Amino acid sequence: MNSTVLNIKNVKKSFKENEVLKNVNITVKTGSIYALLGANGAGKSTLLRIVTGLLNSDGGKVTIQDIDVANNPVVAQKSFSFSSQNTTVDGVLTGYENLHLIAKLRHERYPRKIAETLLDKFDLTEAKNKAASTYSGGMRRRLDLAMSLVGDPEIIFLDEPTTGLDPKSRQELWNTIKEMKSQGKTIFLTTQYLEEADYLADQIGFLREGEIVANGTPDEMKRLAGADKLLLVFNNHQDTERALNLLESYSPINRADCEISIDLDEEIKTTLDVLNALTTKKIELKTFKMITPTLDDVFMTLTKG
Ligand SMILES: Nc1ncnc2c1ncn2[C@@H]1O[C@H](COP(=O)(O)OP(=O)(O)OP(=O)(O)O)[C@@H](O)[C@H]1O
Repeated sequence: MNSTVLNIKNVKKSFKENEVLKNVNITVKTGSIYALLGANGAGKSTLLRIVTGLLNSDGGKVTIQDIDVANNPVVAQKSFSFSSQNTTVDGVLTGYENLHLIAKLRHERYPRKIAETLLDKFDLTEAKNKAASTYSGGMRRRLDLAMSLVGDPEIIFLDEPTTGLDPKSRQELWNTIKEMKSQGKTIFLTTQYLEEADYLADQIGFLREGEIVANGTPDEMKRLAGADKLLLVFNNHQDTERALNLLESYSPINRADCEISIDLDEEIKTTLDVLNALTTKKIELKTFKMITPTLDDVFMTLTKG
């Protein structure tokens, strides 16, 4: 399915003279993962609060499954859940009780069954009768995600879901998020981690100075940081100089001591031609490698200035 589930159009928001969101436009396809990237204070949480009907915007429109969130918050809220940065988990209650309570609040017919099923699905059955305050950070986040699935929402909003988690717990949570997608859910998450957006997202938006300044797939975003490069490392300055002259037609860049990089447009052909040319002229390489721009490079490019 490829229909639009979420449409954010010309959304604006200021706090007094602080114009946080100037004009935000985003569309999200059903069954996809959208990652909203932005630096600290870029306005990611503010946007999420507007999109989920917790905060009024100063202009623009948000529709979820064609329902206007501002005009019909109660109807719209039936189709999504929202996990904010402050998890909704109650530490005094057990994992089971947390889920049971949410299921009852959502007027589910079989709250016990839902709690048990979700505990099992999120690998929390063993800890189900322990107070959530005794859970590790990763377990709390998993419980929080489990709670966000009560009521079988179409779209799940996650505000910085892995902030503060250790690498193992982060990987586990990423797996869980991917699994949610494979079950047909749409996920909209905010993150400061480029690696996270790269790993999870089908579509990424960069929020900067109140606007989405770039939008695309992880690969499209990486291309914004320039072409792949071939990095050549030589044993000495003499070889480096000879190589710079020999490869002049490739516009080589002398990046560092004894290091040259070349932009690769037709990757394999260029690489082979360059290596052949060096071999023919007996210019010895210490090592070489291909460098692909990362999302970090894009982030640095887009947040400059
Ligand atoms: N209720 C509020 N009253 C006044 N200013 C606010 C309010 N909420 C947010 N802001 C301001 O709006 C700006 C964006 O904040 P927001 O929390 O949306 O950013 P963020 O991108 O989510 O940042 P972080 O990654 O640090 O959570 C900040 O300058 C913040 O101080």
